[in-house]
Amino acid sequence: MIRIELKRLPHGDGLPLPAYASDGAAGMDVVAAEALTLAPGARAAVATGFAIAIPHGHEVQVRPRSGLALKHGVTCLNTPGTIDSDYRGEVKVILANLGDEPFEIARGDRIAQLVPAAVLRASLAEVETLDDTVRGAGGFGSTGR
Ligand SMILES: O=c1ccn([C@H]2C[C@H](O)[C@@H](COP(=O)(O)OP(=O)(O)OP(=O)(O)O)O2)c(=O)[nH]1
Ligand SMILES: [Mg+2]
Repeated sequence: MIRIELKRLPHGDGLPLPAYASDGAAGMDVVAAEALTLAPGARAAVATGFAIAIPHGHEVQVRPRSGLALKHGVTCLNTPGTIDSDYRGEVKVILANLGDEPFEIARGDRIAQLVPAAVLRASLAEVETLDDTVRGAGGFGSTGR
């Protein structure tokens, strides 16, 4: 459990805060703070009505809901979206409609889920040669189907 501070923005008034839908849920469902219609092929940054302060060393991932993806072709375009620990702006959900029908979102609809995660940072060491491996440069299906 980490503690994430959340500030409700004026247009988030009256909305449910992100919440776990079941005891074992990995993600907190987040609702739209605005109504909109996503035409087929369209994308939008959907308001959530809140900003957060994530403890240093952590991030929050914005992930799609599988039901919206399977039933309507609606997903987070940049999945998993990254909320940086130093970001203080409004959390937005970048939704894309990959389906064939317009998708209507009402204010208060659950549109995505938030998953906090620990972040490992790295320092890069530039070298002239990398160690040999059996795989070498093979990738992108090199081991077969
Ligand atoms: O789904 C998302 C993804 C990002 N953000 C916000 C929080 C994040 O900290 C910031 C920057 O995101 P990212 O680093 O993915 O985007 P960028 O294109 O690299 O923008 P920047 O140059 O501001 O880092 O935008 C969201 O609200 N929702
Ligand atoms: Mg960035």
